[in-house]
Amino acid sequence: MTALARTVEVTRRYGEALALDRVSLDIGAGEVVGLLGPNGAGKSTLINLFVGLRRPTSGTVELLGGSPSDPVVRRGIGVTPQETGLPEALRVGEIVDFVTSHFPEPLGRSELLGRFGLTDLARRQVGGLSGGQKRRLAVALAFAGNPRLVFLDEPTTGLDVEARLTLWDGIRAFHDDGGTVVLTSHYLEEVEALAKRVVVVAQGRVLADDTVRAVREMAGVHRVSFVADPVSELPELPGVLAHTVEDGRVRLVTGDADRLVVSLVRSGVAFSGLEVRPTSLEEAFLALTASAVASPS
Ligand SMILES: Nc1ncnc2c1ncn2[C@@H]1O[C@H](COP(=O)(O)OP(=O)(O)OP(=O)(O)O)[C@@H](O)[C@H]1O
Repeated sequence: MTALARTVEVTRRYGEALALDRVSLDIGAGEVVGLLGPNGAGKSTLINLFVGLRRPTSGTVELLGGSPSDPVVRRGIGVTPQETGLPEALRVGEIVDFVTSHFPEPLGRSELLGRFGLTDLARRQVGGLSGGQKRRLAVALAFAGNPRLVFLDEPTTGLDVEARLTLWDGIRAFHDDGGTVVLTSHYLEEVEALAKRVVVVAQGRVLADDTVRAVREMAGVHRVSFVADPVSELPELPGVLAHTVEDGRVRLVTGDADRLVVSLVRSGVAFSGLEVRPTSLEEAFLALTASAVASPS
């Protein structure tokens, strides 16, 4: 598979802060790739490096076989950053015309508006649009130049369910025509709706790069908590990813709650108030991050 974008051992620092730590990633032609991770994981930084808005501290970034800092190369991509500002006084149709005029073979105005459910808004001034309508327009503009590759940073943040579905349809239509998409999200469900491949990023590192299904299983960790008496007699339990003790209550994060509870019972240590519950994806990320930090590669 041809890689349309690639990072090789890319590190990015902002002063002392390490935003990306030796990230190597290939984006293949025709893929939809979801970058998933909690706040501050490094997702936006990665997108900004791919599209040439930032340069790596070390390592290399390739875009469409060239450099992201080359304006000719950049003409082949579309981008919607996490935050966008649009001129309030212009009408939706005028903004589309303005943006498409910068590209050699743009998408037609009506086709672009139609794909993203914006046809009825063509004559409206941007200043009068709702936040969700502005966001949909901002995302649609990434596709205006008929790009080969599109980067979308949290495309559906702030959208209601219907607007989100319309946007997903627009992204899918682009993909069905052979387009390649990299998008960031906090939600596995969103990635699942669009992408087969998901790259989990946390603390600047790639924790997983796999199918959505595999990551869903990986994220299926549980939180097991109980009061042990005494805590000091608790043996080492299997499969523990994270471990805290507060006021005698032991809180464990594990990928296999059944095995852990069986081992706890067999240990003979007295315990009470056993609770087992699935973690949110956010907690699962933290557990995955904790285990990654505990065993650096
Ligand atoms: N311009 C900057 N100056 C200093 N630190 C920065 C800058 N941009 C990002 N960072 C830091 O780099 C790290 C990664 O940030 P980044 O915005 O890439 O994460 P993210 O995964 O996109 O987060 P979010 O989901 O909140 O958008 C964070 O610790 C952030 O504070």
